[in-house]
Amino acid sequence: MRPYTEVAVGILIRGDGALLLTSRPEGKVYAGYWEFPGGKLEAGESVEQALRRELQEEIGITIGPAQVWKVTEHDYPHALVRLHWCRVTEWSGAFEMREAQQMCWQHWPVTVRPVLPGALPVLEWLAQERGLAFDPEILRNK
Ligand SMILES: Nc1nc2c([nH]c(=O)n2[C@@H]2O[C@H](COP(=O)(O)OP(=O)(O)OP(=O)(O)O)[C@@H](O)[C@H]2O)c(=O)[nH]1
Repeated sequence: MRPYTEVAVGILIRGDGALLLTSRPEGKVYAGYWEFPGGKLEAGESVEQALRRELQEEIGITIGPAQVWKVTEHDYPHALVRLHWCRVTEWSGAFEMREAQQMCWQHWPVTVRPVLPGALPVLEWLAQERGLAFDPEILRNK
């Protein structure tokens, strides 16, 4: 069996309900695709620790408490990933894109695209919570 790559992902939700999406940097697989910020767990790290480290390293903020909300899996050609989704509503520090990514606060409907396929189920749940109609398919392509 292919081993799972464990990934911690942050759903940062601003007071006005906007969600933070970031673009994948050049040189990574799926470069230019929009995603929620996060990254792979290192040995011995909890999901919360990995998320705190990744968000510090990649976007320059320090997050408050983060608990896992959902866990999803996605089978990419490059990896079989298990995504641990954490909702984050408290953070400090100024956003600074340290990997030359772009960031974008998104209200509904989400307008950036393409979005990483592994992030689509979570967007669907978030839309459902708000009672919004949402077709993830339109976010798959440019
Ligand atoms: N950060 C993030 N990763 C996601 C999302 N959805 C999704 O399928 N993934 C997958 O999870 C994996 C995350 O790995 P990554 O390459 O971003 O992590 P990293 O920054 O630790 O990578 P590195 O080893 O290049 O430093 C990728 O395979 C990516 O395709 C998402 O919304 N956010």
